[in-house]
Parts: sequence; structure tokens; C-alpha cells
Amino acid sequence: MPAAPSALQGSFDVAVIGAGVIGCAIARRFTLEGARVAVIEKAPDILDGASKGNSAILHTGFDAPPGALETACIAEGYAEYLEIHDKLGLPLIRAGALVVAWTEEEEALLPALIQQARDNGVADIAPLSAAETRALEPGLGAGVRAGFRVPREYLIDPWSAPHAYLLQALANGATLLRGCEVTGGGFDGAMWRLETTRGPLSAGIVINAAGLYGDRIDARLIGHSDFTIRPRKGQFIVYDKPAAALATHILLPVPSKITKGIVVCRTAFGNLIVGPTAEDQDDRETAALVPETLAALRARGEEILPALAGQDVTAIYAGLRPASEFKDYQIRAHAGLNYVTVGAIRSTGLSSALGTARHVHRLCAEFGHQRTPLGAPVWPQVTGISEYARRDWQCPGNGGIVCHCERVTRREIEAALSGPLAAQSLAGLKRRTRVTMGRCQGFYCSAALAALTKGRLTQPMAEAEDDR
Ligand SMILES: O=C(CO)COP(=O)(O)O
Repeated sequence: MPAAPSALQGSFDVAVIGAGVIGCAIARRFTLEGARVAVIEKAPDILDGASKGNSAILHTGFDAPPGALETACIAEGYAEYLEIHDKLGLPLIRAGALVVAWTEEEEALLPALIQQARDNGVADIAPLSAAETRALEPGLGAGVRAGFRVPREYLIDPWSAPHAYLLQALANGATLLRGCEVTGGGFDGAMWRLETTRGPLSAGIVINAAGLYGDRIDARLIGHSDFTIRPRKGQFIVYDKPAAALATHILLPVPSKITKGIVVCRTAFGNLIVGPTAEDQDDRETAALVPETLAALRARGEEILPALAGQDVTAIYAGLRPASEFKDYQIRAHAGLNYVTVGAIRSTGLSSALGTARHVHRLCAEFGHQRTPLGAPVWPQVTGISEYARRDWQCPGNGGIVCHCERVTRREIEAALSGPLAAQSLAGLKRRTRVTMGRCQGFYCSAALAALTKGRLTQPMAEAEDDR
């Protein structure tokens, strides 16, 4: 994507580094508040780091640490998602969660966990006996001791949401620079000058939302970082669509201090997933899939829901959480530098993003950031790819189905290849349409897809990594 240097020497109120879910939500918030925003992403497409793989749950924050910044951001983000999802065309599958205690030790932790939920403002929770738990989810395996239901834990589409946030920012004047890495920069007391691989740009405020590289961007731009990213890998198994009928709720174990544990739940796309693991590693780029770990994950899934034993697995994937040595988010406004670090946004980032963005906007008030909010912002609608919504294949004039497993139409692919947020890679196209993500994993539609995308992707299909 060679770009004319002049297009990049723009001057912005705010430069957001990183187009993961957090960067997209921040770009939207500042744009709606009247700022001229540039979003800078080093990858060819957005959502290419931590945001490319997660469990796609809109969490209430019932189990988050009371009083933590993370907890407040989840509550505010959750509330805003409910407020705006219809306006942006985003799905919300009101599954509810069922927390299940499987051991005596876990059962002993339930009263404190229920109290924690209430302290976090999630009050609609009551303890359930083993029989009551099982009555709500009859497919559960042997050994259920007790549980409780969290009615307002929901399933969402992890990719449409950030796409919609950024699309709204772009539709209201923001600028997106992809394939653009920040290599350095300095603040002269009034403005930042950022050096990037696509040329320099200036901005009044810099917001570091670089996810897995958040500490490195801090070191590069302000000379130090107050935290160190410690990537935490999560491996998942995706079961084929018939498995989705086996569980109504999001099935959660009793969480540990480190992780919510192995979740079993449906997805917005009509599959069922089991995961994630929580494995700390040094590598920030590669989330390797390990056969032995996946076998153990599968076995655990079958203990939770024995009927999974007869189900087909469609795919496996792994993501990296940008965890740090701290449990809480590391969000800091750096006085005198017009710079905000939004770091260590671990796995709850999808739920908290809109709230985190509001928090960051409030922090910037101390930099004198005051603009006039947009009076009548544009509300673009994303194309619905949730299995629970009306899909394009059901509508006339769609050009026919290209990917039969996920029933992705030619019109959906064309839409994803055009507009201000056109896909730049196969991975980006998958995240926008689900193409090749069904049971044949692209075996039958890749040739047609290669023809359709020829010359239209920055990263052509043959070179594309097979990631999601
Ligand atoms: O599934 C998850 C969040 O939705 C993973 O959470 P943890 O990072 O706590 O394991």
C-alpha cells in the first residue's frame, strides 16, 4: 500500500497507536467528542494482534477485582455496548452464564464469589444447588456440586464490534493508517511528531493502545515503561455447528486468580468453543497450537459436556492476551507529555473497550483536550454475520454463495473488500465475513476466493498466514 508522503503529514488532535479493539473504541470516542483522530496500525489490517482471538463474551465483570480500574471499565463498556449495539447492527446473544463448581474447594469459594459479584454491581445472582444447576443445563457431566447463574453475561461477535467502532470513527472523519509502524517520536511541549514507516505526522495527544507491544511503544516514545507485557496464550477448540445445541448457557468454572478457566459456550456464529488455556510465554507474535494441550482441552470439554465426545471439531485457534506483571489494567496519563498509556488490557478488553475509551477521554481533560462533541454523528451499520441474525444469503441479489459452510455471499465479500475499512488480508476478510472458517476450512471456496480477491489485498491470499 504505497502512500504519498503528503497524505501522511497531517496534523491531528489525537494519534492512537494500535487498531485492536481498544484502539478502535478510543478512536470512536475521541471522534464523537469532536477530535481529529489518526489511528496507526503496523499490520496490514486491524485486529491483527491480541484482538484476533478471544472467547467473544460480553462480561458483566462479576468476577473482576472490586475497586479495580478494569472492573470500572468493564461496567461502563458493558453498559455502552447494550446502548449502541442495535444502532451499529451488532449482535447480542442473551445466553447468560452458569458458573459451575466441580470440586469441594470450588464449592467453598462460591459464597465469596457471589458476594464479589454483588460488590461489583452484578446483583441478579442467587446460589444454585447441584440439582438446580443441572436442571438449567441438563447436559452437564458428573460431579456438579453447586453453581450460580449470571443472567447478563452475553455472547457477541468479537470482530464486528471493533469494526463497527472504527467504521463509526472513519465515517465521522477519523483517518486510518494501516501497514504503518511508529518508529520514534518526540514532544515539543505543544505537539507530538511521530515518525512512522509511512512518513511523519503530528498530533496534540498520543494514545498508546499497542496491546502486545504497549511496553515497547512506551519505551520508544517516552523512554520507559511502568509494566512489562507477558503474553498469555489461550488455545481454543471450535466444534461444528450441531454442538451448539448442547449448551444454552456460557458454562464457566470457578475462576482462579490468573484465569477465568476453561469456558464452554456457543458462539455468535453458531459453533461451540472450549477454551482458553492460560499459558505464559515470552513470544509476542506466535500463539502455537500444541496437540497435547488441545487433547487435554478436549478431554476437559467432554467432562463438562459429555455429549461433546460425539461432535466434530471444525477448527482450533490460539490467541495472546497482553497480560503484565500487574493484575489490573495499566492506564496512565503522563503529565507534561500529552501521552496516555493504555496497557495490559488483558482478556476482558472486548467487554471493557467502550468504557476504557471513555476513561481515557476523561484522562485527556488534564491535557486541555476540549472539543465540541459531534451534534449528529453518522451511525454506520455493519453487515450482520451472526448466525442468530438475518443473513445476506437469505436476501435476494446477493450474487450467490461463495463459502457454503458459513453461507457467505459474493455480495458480503465484495462489501468487505470495499469501503473505508476494506479488508487487506485473508485474515481480515475472514474476520469480516467468516469466509473459509466453516467445516471445510476453505477447501472448497479458496479458489473462487483467490479469483475474487486478486489484486485487491495488500497481502495476497497465497502469501497470507493461515491465522484468524
Ligand atoms: O475467556 C476469557 C475471557 O472472556 C479468558 O479470561 P482469562 O484471561 O481470565 O482466562
